[in-house]
Amino acid sequence: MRAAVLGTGAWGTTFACVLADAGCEVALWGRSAAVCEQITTEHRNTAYLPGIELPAAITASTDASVALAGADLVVIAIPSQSARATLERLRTLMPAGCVAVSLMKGVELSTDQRMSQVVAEALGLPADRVAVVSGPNLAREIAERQPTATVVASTSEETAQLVARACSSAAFRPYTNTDVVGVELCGAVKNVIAVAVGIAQGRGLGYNTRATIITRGLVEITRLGLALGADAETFPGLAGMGDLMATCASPLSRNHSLGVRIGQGMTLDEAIAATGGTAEGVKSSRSVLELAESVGVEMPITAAVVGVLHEGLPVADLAPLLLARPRKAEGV
Ligand SMILES: NC(=O)c1ccc[n+]([C@@H]2O[C@H](COP(=O)([O-])OP(=O)(O)OC[C@H]3O[C@@H](n4cnc5c(N)ncnc54)[C@H](O)[C@@H]3O)[C@@H](O)[C@H]2O)c1
Ligand SMILES: O=P(O)(O)OC[C@H](O)CO
Repeated sequence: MRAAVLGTGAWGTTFACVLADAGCEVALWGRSAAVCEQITTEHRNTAYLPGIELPAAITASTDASVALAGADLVVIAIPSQSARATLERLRTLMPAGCVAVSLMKGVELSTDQRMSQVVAEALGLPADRVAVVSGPNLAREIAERQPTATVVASTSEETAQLVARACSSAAFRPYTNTDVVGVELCGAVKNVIAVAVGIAQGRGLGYNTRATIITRGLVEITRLGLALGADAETFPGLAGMGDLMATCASPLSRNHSLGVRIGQGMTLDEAIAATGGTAEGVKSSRSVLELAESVGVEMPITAAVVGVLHEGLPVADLAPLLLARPRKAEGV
């Protein structure tokens, strides 16, 4: 199978390794000529994955027509908010019959759409030719070939199976799911919850507080997902609880690290600059909250993150605000 991966950042490059390990022929497309040159000739991407040796067969080009030629799979690993414009530009280069695979974990700001919806619209593909990959998948650990599982979701079981076969290797185990709504919402909202956990950690709060935010965060994710038609079984799974645990605990997570910096007193701009890479939760916090409001779902942790990141709510007010909410029974 031939795969084109759009995006030479941390996850695009790592997923290219996953696909190559699984036996695919892989070509990356990226914006930086220097990064593409280094991937192709030195088999490294020092800007995003320092110290990792990439499979020699992986090539990269700034010319999308080169990467996309003959691709069976078109894998998309760029920031969510750039996806639509980028894909619309590349639409005419898409090989006939290809399956598009979104690795992105965000919700579009202007439309509140999930990434598979954006991909399908921008490329003019039916939903059953689009898949998403989401799970506890910190790029660096996967690039080191640490054992990891993930979820490949598509409305078509056949498409999910195809993509799962293409990325299955000794160190990477995909499970399939047809609940695209649930899997994508889990991936996008866990980033927002990880920012909240990071803020608490940055303020010196301990494990009780963090466990409280993670657990109630999963309740928020579940509540939104169920309101939007997701399957309840998705939320305790790899894309839900699994990814929430990895992202909220790991210093490798950009969303978590950004939250820590905000909790320690940095401004949002300072935290973005110090963290580097794509922290999707910053922008998606807003679109997730809008999506929740559109279906009448309460998401107090997400609202508090929006307050701190975008509306000038002092971090010191975050905990008192959440704790002052009316008492209620536990549950979704
Ligand atoms: N890094 C991870 O561990 C990880 C794991 C799972 C999912 N994801 C998701 O994958 C997506 C990409 O994340 P990443 O870690 O690779 O980010 P990154 O910041 O490491 O890399 C982003 C890449 O996209 C490129 N890019 C930025 N704007 C672009 C544009 N307008 N057009 C084309 N290319 C553009 C950048 O040059 C860079 O190569 C995000 O949605 C993220 O949530 C990341
Ligand atoms: O670095 P983050 O915060 O974007 O998290 C990376 C992955 O989504 C973890 O599964």
